[in-house]
Amino acid sequence: MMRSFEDDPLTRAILPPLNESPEARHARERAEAEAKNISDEIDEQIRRERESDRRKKKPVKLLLLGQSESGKTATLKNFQLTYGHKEWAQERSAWKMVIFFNLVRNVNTIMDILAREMSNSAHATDSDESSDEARFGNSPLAFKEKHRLLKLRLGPLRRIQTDLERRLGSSAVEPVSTSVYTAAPFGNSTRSDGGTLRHEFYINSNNGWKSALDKVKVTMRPGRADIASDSLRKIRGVDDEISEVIAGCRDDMKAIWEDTTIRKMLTVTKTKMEESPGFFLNDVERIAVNDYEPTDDDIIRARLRTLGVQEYRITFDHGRSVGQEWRLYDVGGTRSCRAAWYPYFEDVHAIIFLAPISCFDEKLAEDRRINRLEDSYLLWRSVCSCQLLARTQLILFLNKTDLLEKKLMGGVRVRDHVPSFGDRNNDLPSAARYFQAHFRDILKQHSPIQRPFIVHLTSVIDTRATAVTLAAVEESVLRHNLRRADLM
Ligand SMILES: Nc1nc2c(ncn2[C@@H]2O[C@H](COP(=O)(O)OP(=O)(O)OP(=O)(O)O)[C@@H](O)[C@H]2O)c(=O)[nH]1
Ligand SMILES: [Mg+2]
Repeated sequence: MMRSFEDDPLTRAILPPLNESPEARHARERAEAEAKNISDEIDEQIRRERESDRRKKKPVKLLLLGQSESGKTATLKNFQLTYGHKEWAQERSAWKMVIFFNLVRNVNTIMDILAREMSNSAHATDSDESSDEARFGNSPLAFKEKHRLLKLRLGPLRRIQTDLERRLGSSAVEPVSTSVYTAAPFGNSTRSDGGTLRHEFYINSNNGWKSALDKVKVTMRPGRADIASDSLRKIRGVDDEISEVIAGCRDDMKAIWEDTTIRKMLTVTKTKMEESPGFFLNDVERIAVNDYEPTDDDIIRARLRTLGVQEYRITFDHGRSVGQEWRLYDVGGTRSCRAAWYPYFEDVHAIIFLAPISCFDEKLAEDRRINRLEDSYLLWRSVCSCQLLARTQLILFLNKTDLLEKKLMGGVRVRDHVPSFGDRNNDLPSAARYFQAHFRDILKQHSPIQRPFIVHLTSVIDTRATAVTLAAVEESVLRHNLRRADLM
């Protein structure tokens, strides 16, 4: 049997009374319209709040790519310094051990060369004096007793380097060689069942600079109950000893860096200490003291290589995305690390690609046959042509412009290494323009669909200038994703 609407008690309750007067009807309709307006307004408010919550919660995902030593981690540190200052300050003291490690490694590199050259020169003097003259031209390296003594007195730094390597783990060791012979070994990383590889396979939390730093941080925090106090005491004892030995070697470290014979030796052996990552010999006086506290610049310049992929979360403390979380993925850049990048391409909003353009005359550390600029071009081409990234915003940092300028001013000629550079002026603006045009051509030719060429000339160790660049990056990432109606 069919039931009429009037049978429903609820419907009956809200039906207008049968004997309603025209005035009463009018008043009721007005009240109903008003109630509907209020209800619509509430709905709209809820929608807006939900939308804003969604916007707040949805993190911006940014991937940092580029070859090893291109400045990815240094860029990440700039993000942290600029937008997540609280955490940055908390990590400050943990960086001390990394900076000590970098400094000690600088000194030991010189000591290795000194030992070799002293033995060569002694040998040459014994057997054939003229070959020694020929080798060092008109300025033979005149090693004296003081060099032997310096070598002896700085001997303890070898053990300190070993202790620090143990403390920091595999990130402290730079790569020797690789069995990967392509620039971008990530083109076909799909599983045999057709699915893509998951992130979890690749987040390797037991290595990389972040974990190395965490390890140091944990043992530095006062009153850690979860570490057996004996082992904590032991670790802190080692740290104190490291600081003492380094402070004790302060004058001798200064002496070797200021010694003219040693400087000459470095020139003759073509050792460019100042260009090596984590160079701190100009700051010995300030750093090699017991109560040393790293400055912002020291931390940016400190070097620990990245292994695997490290996720870093920063809730922006100011700027357009204040309160919003940004997830930055910092990857290891050596060729053997690159296969691990691919799974991160899937849902990333933007990529900052770092190409160190000062490296036009250098070879990859992991494969001495490959020119570093050439490797950056190949890698950039693979990123531009990757189908999965067709709609991802690409932001190019032509980095290490400070080193490029120094190199060119020092007389290194671009055309000797890049013949197509031709007769252009051998200065920073011309070289940067030339390299930039090449990167632009690659993007235009190899992108599956048209995309803008966004480029910044950077020196990411300059924290002030980089803060300005990062504000531009923030703006363009948000604008791009607004268009994609993805983040906003
Ligand atoms: N002078 C100069 N040094 C830079 C610049 N950018 C980075 N560096 C230094 O170069 C070294 C290597 O930089 P990282 O940021 O560790 O390089 P990365 O790309 O993370 O390298 P991997 O972790 O091995 O992939 C560090 O000591 C940085 O401080 C720059 O623009 N100018
Ligand atoms: Mg790194």
